[in-house]
Amino acid sequence: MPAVIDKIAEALHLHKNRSTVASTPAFDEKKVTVIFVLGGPGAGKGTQCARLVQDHDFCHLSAGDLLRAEQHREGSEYGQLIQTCIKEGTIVPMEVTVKLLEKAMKAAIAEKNSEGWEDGRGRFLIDGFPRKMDQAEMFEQEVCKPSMVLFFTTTEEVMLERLLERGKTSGREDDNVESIKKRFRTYKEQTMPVIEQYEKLGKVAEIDSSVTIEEVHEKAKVAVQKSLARSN
Ligand SMILES: Nc1ncnc2c1ncn2[C@@H]1O[C@H](COP(=O)(O)OP(=O)(O)OP(=O)(O)O)[C@@H](O)[C@H]1O
Ligand SMILES: O=c1ccn([C@@H]2O[C@H](COP(=O)(O)O)[C@@H](O)[C@H]2O)c(=O)[nH]1
Repeated sequence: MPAVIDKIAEALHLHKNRSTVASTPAFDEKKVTVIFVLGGPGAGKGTQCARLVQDHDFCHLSAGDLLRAEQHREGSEYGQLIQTCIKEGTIVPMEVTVKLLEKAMKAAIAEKNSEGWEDGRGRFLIDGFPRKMDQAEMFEQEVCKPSMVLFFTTTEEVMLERLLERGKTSGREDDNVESIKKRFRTYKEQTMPVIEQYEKLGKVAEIDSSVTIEEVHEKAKVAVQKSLARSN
């Protein structure tokens, strides 16, 4: 499977040697706060982001939602590639996702300029990203450095149960046992190293998401408040 994806990505000119390209991030971390929201599939990232948006003036951007929108966008050259990756639980080449996120951030900053986000300021919860080291590196180099990582944890049993329940109504092509198992594998092999790396930098707030939505929210709210207070 990775070989197929690599071939498609190559055909789309997605693989570039980034290490030779020095770039300035599009956003100044002093003006733009980025919080990465990570955790296994079904850990409750989206649910908690929706709550946190109500506490603070955040814009919630789900990388998965942006990819699904791009998959269905008429004329998208990446539709087939995204569909395959989502079904197989693999990761879409980083350039596609990073560009979608950067574009969405720029649009949110422009839109909210008249609603309190003055002078290019902004606050983002980036949900389900970065899922792989190369994405984290590219985002930091080209878009913005994150101030913290919210990391939701629970067991695979709980996540499986939640996703199968969600699958009854979500219409998602990957909320089925076969795809979920693949997503768990990708999470352990590719995403955990990203979390470990940010842990070493002291940027991770780990929150047990096995308990009720309200209890998880209370803990997440405190972690976010602490981080915002540090950066103010
Ligand atoms: N603390 C919780 N207790 C019980 N159910 C929860 C809890 N948090 C989330 N759920 C439910 O579990 C399902 C998965 O949650 P959610 O969509 O937030 O997970 P996610 O981490 O964003 O998943 P994915 O990575 O697959 O998008 C949803 O149906 C949600 O309502
Ligand atoms: O950075 C990313 C984020 C997501 N994907 C792909 O999308 C699916 C679904 O993501 P959710 O966060 O569960 O909505 C994920 O399994 C990946 O295939 C990605 O490639 N890169």
